[in-house]
Amino acid sequence: MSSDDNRATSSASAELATGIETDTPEGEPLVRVENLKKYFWENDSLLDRLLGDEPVAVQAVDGVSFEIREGETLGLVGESGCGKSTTGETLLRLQEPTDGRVEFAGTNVYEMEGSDLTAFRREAQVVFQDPFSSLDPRMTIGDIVQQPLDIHDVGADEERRERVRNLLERVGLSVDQLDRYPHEFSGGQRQRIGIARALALEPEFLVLDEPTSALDVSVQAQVLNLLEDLQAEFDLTYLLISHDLSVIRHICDRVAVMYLGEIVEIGPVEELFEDPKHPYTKALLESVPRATTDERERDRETLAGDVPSPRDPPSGCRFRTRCPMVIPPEELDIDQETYRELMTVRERIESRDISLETVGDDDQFSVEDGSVPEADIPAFVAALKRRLFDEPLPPHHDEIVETALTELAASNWEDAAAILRTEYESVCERDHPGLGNNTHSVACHLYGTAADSDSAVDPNSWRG
Ligand SMILES: Nc1ncnc2c1ncn2[C@@H]1O[C@H](COP(=O)(O)OP(=O)(O)OP(=O)(O)O)[C@@H](O)[C@H]1O
Repeated sequence: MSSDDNRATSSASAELATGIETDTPEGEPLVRVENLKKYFWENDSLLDRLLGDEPVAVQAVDGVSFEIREGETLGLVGESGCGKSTTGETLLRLQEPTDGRVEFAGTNVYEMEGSDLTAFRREAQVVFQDPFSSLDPRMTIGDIVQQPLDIHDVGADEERRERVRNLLERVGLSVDQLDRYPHEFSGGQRQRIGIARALALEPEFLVLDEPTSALDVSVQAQVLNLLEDLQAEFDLTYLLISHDLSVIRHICDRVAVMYLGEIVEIGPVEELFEDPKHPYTKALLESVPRATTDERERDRETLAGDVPSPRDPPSGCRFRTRCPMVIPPEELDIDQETYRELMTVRERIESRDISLETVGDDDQFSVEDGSVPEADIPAFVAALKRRLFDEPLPPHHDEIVETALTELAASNWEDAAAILRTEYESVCERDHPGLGNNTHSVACHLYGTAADSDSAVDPNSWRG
């Protein structure tokens, strides 16, 4: 686009000024999110209540706090289902929060009413992942981009059309295409239409929810570059939601890493990529697809296990059920890998996720009424141990595990779990680690409490 065109867009913008000035108090962030929570309730219908089913909370977002300064891009990254989109939608007030506070230019978003709320709806816009489903297939792209101006009654008819033409050109589309329909465009072009629509009201702040995930790799970089150019030109502030670390690194100033509804690490993007602290961040960075088979093996190890359900998240640190660095009790002499294995076995016993009937070869052991006959117990315990542990355990731990598995042979699941819990309980399951508010903060017991950013435990001191 030529500089003349740029000027044309800017002057059209000036003519159509919406009259809203976000007057962010000096030194204040544009967006401040404090302890934001969003729970979805299941089993909450009248029928469920009549049937006596208890409502269950899906804790999609569970106490996230962060700030975004004017002109900055904050990335929100994490595996699918960790609460990224819900965070974005709730802070835009597209969803009602369960708890917490969001300030936009110093004003509480959830207390806005009337003209304040209308102004916020203009200033804060969203670009969604799937440009096809977010564009009405029956509307021409001219009408789609103009729709926000019509809804907010901004400018006269011809002024609106002029602004639409300028916007389409600015995002790299031709004015000749104004009367075409979304299906006539490629994925990348459709995303450009979505961006033009989001910019129609001259917003200050955009939530970009996976803006390039649905696009071919070759087109992704073009759309990201466009977003960067637009940010510089229109002084935009971005919250960029993505599960793709390369997208985050390309465009963000800072990044917040989410796991199961919480932020576990936040910091400047280069620092976080070069010196990740949280074991989850490290695992995410290491699980980027690799070329060689050896390295692929390593990937599988780094992020093993399923993400627990947000309906019943683990106590303490939510990542501890998958964490390769879960912290053993201080006095315990054990290497890290063995401790991880023991914790996983205990978790499987706690959730009764071991099939006793299939222990041994070809129905070797009969499990009657849930119990193994007395005479078979030693062989049963030995077979179960072989199944659960890769390597023989050191003698002291072997003894403890045998006692626990002997309880299992009699179907005493709770006693078996209690034996292992007494011996192996970790600070990671007892205490919830806080995030703190340093420039680079991490919510992990390896790095001490939130107030004390110095490492309280040397991560290498007990690694095997
Ligand atoms: N309307 C809803 N009702 C019930 N649960 C929901 C609802 N919306 C989201 N969830 C749940 O909340 C959790 C967080 O979802 P969310 O879409 O915010 O995650 P995400 O990190 O954006 O994932 P993705 O990248 O797959 O979109 C998930 O477990 C999801 O199933």
